[in-house]
Amino acid sequence: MNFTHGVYLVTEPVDGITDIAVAASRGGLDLIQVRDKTASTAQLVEIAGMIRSRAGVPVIANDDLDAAAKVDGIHVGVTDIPPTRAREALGAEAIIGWSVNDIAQLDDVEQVRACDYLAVSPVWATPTKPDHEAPLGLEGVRAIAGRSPVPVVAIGGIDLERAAEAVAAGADAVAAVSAVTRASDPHQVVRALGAAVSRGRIR
Ligand SMILES: Cc1ncc(COP(=O)(O)OP(=O)(O)O)c(N)n1
Ligand SMILES: Cc1ncsc1CCOP(=O)(O)O
Ligand SMILES: [Mg+2]
Repeated sequence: MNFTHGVYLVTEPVDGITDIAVAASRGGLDLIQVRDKTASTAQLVEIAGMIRSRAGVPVIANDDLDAAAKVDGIHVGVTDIPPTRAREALGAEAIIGWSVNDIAQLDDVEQVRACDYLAVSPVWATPTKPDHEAPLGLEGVRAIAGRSPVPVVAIGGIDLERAAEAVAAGADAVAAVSAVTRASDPHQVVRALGAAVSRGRIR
């Protein structure tokens, strides 16, 4: 996965999410993940397909392998199907991301090698995912980025200042939900996140 802009949008099921994601993409996104824990496979495919056709950015599905097969890939966590199985099912071209809640996961080299990126999940606590694991903080970003053979994404509580901090600590990109989906101007927020990522890269 090539994180040129360093900004990745994870959606949530709010009104107008397709328009929000499309507007956000105009600000410079590398990747969009459609995440809706209440949606059926058919609904996920419909939302992801609409966003994909209008945004011009790769779109992956959260957790659902059947939905993922219809788009550009999947993001899975430790309680989901393993990345190796996703790779077998989706093929070499699919984008596969894996949540890291504990640095010991990097010992599982086979799983890590099946991934296009690892997500430090979460870096900071966030109400957007009430069941998240203990936050790993910037120390976690440093440790995981220091060992990962694939790009590292920081997720959880990302705002403009934290985006720069996470990248300065070694993340290749930041993933945000609420900072973008609840913004009055998603396009501007994504631009500002991209600028923050650039600042973080030269720190
Ligand atoms: C980019 C990114 N990072 C982490 C997560 C969390 O995945 P997971 O731990 O599987 O939790 P759910 O999203 O399934 O609730 C993510 N979705 N995306
Ligand atoms: C899906 C997910 N996985 C780890 S934290 C998180 C939610 C991040 O949401 P926000 O960007 O609003 O803090
Ligand atoms: Mg999951």
